[in-house]
Amino acid sequence: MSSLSASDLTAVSAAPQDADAQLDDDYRLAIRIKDVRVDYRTIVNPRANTLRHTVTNFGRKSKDRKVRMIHAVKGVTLDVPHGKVLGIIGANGAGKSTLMRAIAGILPPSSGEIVVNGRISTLLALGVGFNGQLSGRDNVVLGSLAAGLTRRQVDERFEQITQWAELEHAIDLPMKAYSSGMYGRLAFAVSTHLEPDVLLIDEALSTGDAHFRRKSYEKMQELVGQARTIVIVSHGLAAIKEMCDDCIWMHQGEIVRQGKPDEVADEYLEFQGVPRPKRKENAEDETADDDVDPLDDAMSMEDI
Ligand SMILES: Nc1ncnc2c1ncn2[C@@H]1O[C@H](COP(=O)(O)OP(=O)(O)OP(=O)(O)O)[C@@H](O)[C@H]1O
Repeated sequence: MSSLSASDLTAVSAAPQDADAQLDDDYRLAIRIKDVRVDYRTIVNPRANTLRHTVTNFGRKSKDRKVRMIHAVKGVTLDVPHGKVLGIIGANGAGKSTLMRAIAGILPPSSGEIVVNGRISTLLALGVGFNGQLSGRDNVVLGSLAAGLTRRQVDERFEQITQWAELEHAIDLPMKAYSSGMYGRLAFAVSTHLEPDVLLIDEALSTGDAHFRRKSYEKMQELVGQARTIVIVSHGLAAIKEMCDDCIWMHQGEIVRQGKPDEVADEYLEFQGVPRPKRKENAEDETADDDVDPLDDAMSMEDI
């Protein structure tokens, strides 16, 4: 991967707007993010990073403790109109998941403002919100009620959710007995069957076996067809290109590019030192871009 200096990439920023324009936008937009910063406060103690030190100093407060602020998201401004599918790409540690957690309301921004218009459903980390001690059944019911569904709606959707996840046989087991793939399947099924206005998905397409990855991808396309607003974080660039209307590339907490998924993803690949995939002009070439399976991990940055 090439190293990046501030002059190589400039953060994308939004123009200021007046109060009327803001009201229009509030109506038109599903998500409005205005100059959002998210900082993590961590305690660093270089000498304490050994087992010996931890054991011998157990219960004592170390004098070497230092507070370090990690600026994970640095002044991001972004609008997502209703019915659009936004992809977020970027290297490990770029701030993608942090931004998603802030949009979901799990992590309050250190400064700035986030407004989400509509019912939000999240599929962020596997099983966030699930309780391992409870059965799959109880988790589906509680998760759906917590998301704002009525008891009647939950009853109506319960069968669909368990059937989609193909977990009827395991639905009464405590979820701590589930494999990570089963966990992911149920999490995906719940979040996508809640009929959210805004769906946030962080790397969910990479969970499960090949059958479920395909099924998840098709479910997402169904939601895209229903004009739901979706934000997807993924290292699978082919899926981003296939599904998204718009794409942002985050780097070190900032948005450095925003635009058509094809163009932003190719530029990102090039920056990472990976050759651009061949484009359609080369239609006779079997390796042309359009022939790439959107679920093919060959396009995943995890492999780079
Ligand atoms: N709980 C935390 N406490 C302290 N720092 C954190 C925490 N979570 C993330 N960070 C830091 O915030 C920065 C952004 O992390 P984040 O997980 O948002 O990146 P990401 O783009 O989602 O990365 P990846 O592609 O690896 O998932 C990183 O420097 C990371 O070390």
